[in-house]
Amino acid sequence: MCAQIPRVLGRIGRLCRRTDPRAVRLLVGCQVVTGVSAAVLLAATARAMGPLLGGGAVADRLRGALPALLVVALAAALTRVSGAVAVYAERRITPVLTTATDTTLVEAVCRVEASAYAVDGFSDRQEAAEMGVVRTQVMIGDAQRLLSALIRMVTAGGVLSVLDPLMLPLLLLAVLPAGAGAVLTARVDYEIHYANIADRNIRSMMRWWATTPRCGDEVRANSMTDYLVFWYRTLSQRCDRRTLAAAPRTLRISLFSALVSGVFLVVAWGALAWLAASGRIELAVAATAVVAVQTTLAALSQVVVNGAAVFHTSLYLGDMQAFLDDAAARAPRRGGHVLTAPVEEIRVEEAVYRYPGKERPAVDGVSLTLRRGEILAVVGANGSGKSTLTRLLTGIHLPDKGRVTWNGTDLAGTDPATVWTNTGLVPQIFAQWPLRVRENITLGQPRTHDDGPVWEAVDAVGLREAVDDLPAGLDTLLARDTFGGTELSGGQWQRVACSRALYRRPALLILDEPTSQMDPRGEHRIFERIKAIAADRITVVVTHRLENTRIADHIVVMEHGRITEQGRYDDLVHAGGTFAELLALSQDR
Ligand SMILES: Nc1ncnc2c1ncn2[C@@H]1O[C@H](COP(=O)(O)OP(=O)(O)OP(=O)(O)O)[C@@H](O)[C@H]1O
Repeated sequence: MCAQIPRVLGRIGRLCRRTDPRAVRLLVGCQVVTGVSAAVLLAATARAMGPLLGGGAVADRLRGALPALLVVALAAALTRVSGAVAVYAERRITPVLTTATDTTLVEAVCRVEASAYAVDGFSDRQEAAEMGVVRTQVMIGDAQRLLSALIRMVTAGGVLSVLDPLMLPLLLLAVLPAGAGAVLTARVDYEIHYANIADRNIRSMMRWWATTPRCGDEVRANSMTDYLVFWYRTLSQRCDRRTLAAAPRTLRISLFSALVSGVFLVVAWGALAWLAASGRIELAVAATAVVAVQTTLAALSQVVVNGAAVFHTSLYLGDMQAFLDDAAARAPRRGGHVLTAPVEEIRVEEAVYRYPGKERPAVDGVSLTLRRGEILAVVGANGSGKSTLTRLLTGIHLPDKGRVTWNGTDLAGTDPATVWTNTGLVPQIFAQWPLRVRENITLGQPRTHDDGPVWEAVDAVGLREAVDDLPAGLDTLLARDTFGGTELSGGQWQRVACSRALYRRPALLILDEPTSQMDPRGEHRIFERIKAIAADRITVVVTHRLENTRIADHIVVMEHGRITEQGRYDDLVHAGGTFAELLALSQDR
């Protein structure tokens, strides 16, 4: 711990300096004042002890000690004032630093390659890193208290060793066992925290699923409550068991360190009494030594408490830094080629993609060419790799083998942001943003004050009537779970997701099961719209409703990550292959 603390303090100092250099200077100034006041206070106390413990009338003794006592009062007042100013400086830095750290973490997670989410332990490490952010809120306060206690301890210890060199080692011995005990306890706490991370992760996920109104109907009508509560309780109890199992260890550590430091403290007091009784030190010096001992002890226990807290924080900061380094290593490194519209052609060449930890590739040697103005339909059984193919087309994932090119340029060498300004995606599981209707449509695009294009996108999906019926039209907040706004139906939400993609007027429009929740009128309208705007872009539709593939210029059938059939609707219907079989099954009622 001792070896780590200067490094941690240095790191905290650098973070603070970057955040608010003036507040840091103020903080350092306060520490200097604290140290000087502590030294002056003890020196003046020693000076006051002479007259106070000397002979003569009490009034004379007090008068003799008065100047030194005034200095003592002044030094004590100065210590309090510098303490208050230090708290002010700390409160100026903490919120800014916490926000900066928190934002860095959120941005790091948002910017990693999407494949990182599938890497084992990534979310656990993210959870551990979140603790680093939480600890940032107390970190500066702890560091500041540690430093001021250290300064007071060093000055008091210095004065004490001037009075009698033997006292300092005795004092250190009295408090060091308590320090070691606190560090060992902090280590145990951290071990428990780490052992519980995975369970706590699952537990908070379960908490969300069990309590969100979004799943409330399903949870009740499928009698899931008992099961969810059972597992929630079981996971909590598993965490509790680990915590409780550590309690005897921490008790042993605390008892042992208290016992050892108690013995050393008795020795220290005994030594002081013996030195005074045997006349080896003056009574005034012994009395000052008592004050110095108390000051040093108070400061030392503050050093121990805050040192342990800083050490504890350093472990979480270490996790946070390790996660940020890992996230930085997983950030896209694709070269800086800038993609410009129009996108005339997208080619997939022998692309293979396997999710981390999976044995078989989700996409296995697919080749395709898509040209502007064409509609491609992708069909196939569940898990055949259709959505993964769309992720390769958009550059969300890069193929492990083969390549995907836009206008002849490999996406592996292209700045992904310039690719994604040209894409519009309606994924199977789309987000229902707790925002206003307008922001739900324009999210991801520059802010606009012109509602014309927004209404155009609303009309394109046949949502105008529903939006007009909302209490505040486009301004209606769709966040019933959070802020008590309005709720849309499943199909209406899906229309919002489609209008969001259409509003972007993208060069590549991908719709993955875009109409699965829509009524036939809505579905018809969407596919009419897709046809109407197809000339300007490349359109990809993933669907299980094979009738919808009639609008496509080209259909590919996927099985086990490969394209096993392709052609136009009429060709495939009569080809006697998988497409014809799936179509026949969909009509067999
Ligand atoms: N994020 C992921 N992490 C790990 N494996 C994944 C992930 N997404 C998909 N897979 C796996 O990749 C394979 C292909 O999945 P994909 O979602 O591409 O299929 P799909 O054809 O779109 O299926 P569906 O018709 O059910 O939507 C499946 O075996 C699936 O388990």
